[in-house]
Amino acid sequence: MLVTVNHLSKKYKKHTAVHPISFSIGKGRCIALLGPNGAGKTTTLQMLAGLLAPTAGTIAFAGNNQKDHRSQIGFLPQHPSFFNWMTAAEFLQFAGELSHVPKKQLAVRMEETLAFVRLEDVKNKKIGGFSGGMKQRLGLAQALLHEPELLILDEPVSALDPAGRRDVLQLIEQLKSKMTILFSTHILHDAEQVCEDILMLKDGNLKWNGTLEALKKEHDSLAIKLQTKEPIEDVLNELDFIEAAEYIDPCTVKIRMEQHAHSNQLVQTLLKQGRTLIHFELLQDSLEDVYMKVMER
Ligand SMILES: Nc1ncnc2c1ncn2[C@@H]1O[C@H](COP(=O)(O)OP(=O)(O)OP(=O)(O)O)[C@@H](O)[C@H]1O
Repeated sequence: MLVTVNHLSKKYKKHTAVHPISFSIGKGRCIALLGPNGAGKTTTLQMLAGLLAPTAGTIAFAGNNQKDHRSQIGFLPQHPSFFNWMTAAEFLQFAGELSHVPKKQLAVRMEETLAFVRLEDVKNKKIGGFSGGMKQRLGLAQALLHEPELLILDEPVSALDPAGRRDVLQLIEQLKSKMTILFSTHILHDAEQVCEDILMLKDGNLKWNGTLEALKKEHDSLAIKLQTKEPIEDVLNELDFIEAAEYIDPCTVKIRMEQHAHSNQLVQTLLKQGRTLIHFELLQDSLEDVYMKVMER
């Protein structure tokens, strides 16, 4: 494990934003932090990044006995602020000095990072003239400059247009083989595309901590979609393992069952009753379906 979080909590005066939560982050994993507005995502990420002191609990980095682990982390805040009068290169120089990148390495790291985020051609242009997408890529460059082990991104794509969002997601995808990545998002489709692990917060409590695959398996709804040539309601009404049937038309239906094993029995019964099967489909829950179930639980 790269990071082990134990009973971490945060109180802002009387309000508890994060109740004691415990989880670990595996080295090389890509993790999405999900949860509704006010769930405590930013607070948790800021504590992990060493920018906010926890009220209680510990954050331990593998192989680091020191309390300050900020050098191992790159952080892109939800609303990064830039000095608009600086050029991209000047900003990175400033960020590199702040994060103690050795002088000799800084020039090389700046070139590499600017090339990676595709800003090398505009490195001497003032940030004030940059688009939202360019600013976000510059923010990412700032977070990557000191080659962190853990990259933390707080809603990295939420303010971007579709092209900017695709750009940043592609960069995250490329970084996955090089470092551990934790990012918060409200866009479940992005989490599903990019991440293998999911953390879910609600009201400051951890509702899920595990792989995306296990999350989907645990909340599998055992649903199928059927289409027959003849109406089938009369047949389905006789089958007691069917939990719910939602008719699209008399011959097309979405069915929820107790167990997948029952689908064979269902098909056999339909054929025996002289119905002609046109379409049979196992319906897979999307992360959005599963998210709603976990949050409503
Ligand atoms: N500095 C602060 N002082 C007091 N309360 C705060 C402070 N920062 C956050 N909170 C409260 O703590 C709770 C968690 O906030 P947080 O920003 O961590 O949630 P979030 O999950 O990141 O939300 P969002 O998705 O809207 O960004 C909220 O109820 C918020 O109002």
